[in-house]
Amino acid sequence: MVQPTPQMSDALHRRGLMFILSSPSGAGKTTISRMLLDGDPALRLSVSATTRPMRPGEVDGKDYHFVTQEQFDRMVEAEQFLEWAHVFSHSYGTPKAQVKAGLREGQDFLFDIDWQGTQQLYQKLETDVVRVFLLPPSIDELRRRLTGRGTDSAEVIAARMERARAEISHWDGYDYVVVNDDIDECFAKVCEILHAERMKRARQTGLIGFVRELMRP
Ligand SMILES: Nc1ncnc2c1ncn2[C@@H]1O[C@H](COP(=O)(O)OP(=O)(O)OP(=O)(O)O)[C@@H](O)[C@H]1O
Ligand SMILES: Nc1nc2c(ncn2[C@@H]2O[C@H](COP(=O)(O)O)[C@@H](O)[C@H]2O)c(=O)[nH]1
Repeated sequence: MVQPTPQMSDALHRRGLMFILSSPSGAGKTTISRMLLDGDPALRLSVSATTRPMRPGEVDGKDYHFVTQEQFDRMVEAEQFLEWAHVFSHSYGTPKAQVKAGLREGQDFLFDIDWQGTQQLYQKLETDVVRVFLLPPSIDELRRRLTGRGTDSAEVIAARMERARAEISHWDGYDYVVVNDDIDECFAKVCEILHAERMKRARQTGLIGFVRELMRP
């Protein structure tokens, strides 16, 4: 069998990136996340641990690792989280193990986390992080989406609406802000951001050597 000739460009590698989607509850980040994951096998969801109850249709280990408060506290104690926060009276955290090794191997991760987690990840791993904030087209539409989803009680919806303005106030801690009005348009914009970020010079390892080779007289 004929072996392919090694190319100089074979030495080019890319470190994985951490693609973060945040928004007020109900603006659509889970929907956009699912579309991204369905269409992009190179992207992997960072599955968070949470103490909140499972919603209908959610799968343990796929949507979240559903844990008790005691289990969560033990994970905090053992420093097993890259970041964690209290959101809507429950605890949520990003397990460290899968992400750190994956990034080194060029694996891209998607994070559906809030602004507190975003700040923590940015402080720790700034150059790997891409921060995208989704906004709803209006507050009334946000309420309609939360109600229409049909997964939360009236009290839970009221609490999430109450927090929406506070969540939105963190919009300027993000690299990109996208309004999720038409879902397909929003998805297309988020895809463009991801594709462009993957090509950033700073993420390419081996590029200096490759360019030097190209420039050799
Ligand atoms: N562009 C859109 N137009 C109409 N409905 C939408 C749009 N985007 C999402 N939705 C719907 O709005 C509801 C809330 O969306 P989703 O669950 O993705 O929000 P979320 O930001 O992940 O909320 P949470 O933070 O509570 O998990 C869902 O029923 C979803 O189908
Ligand atoms: N800081 C973190 N926030 C997280 C994490 N996982 C999810 N979240 C955020 O919590 C709220 C509520 O989520 P829901 O699934 O209960 O509706 C939402 O803003 C998520 O983005 C995490 O690991 N860390």
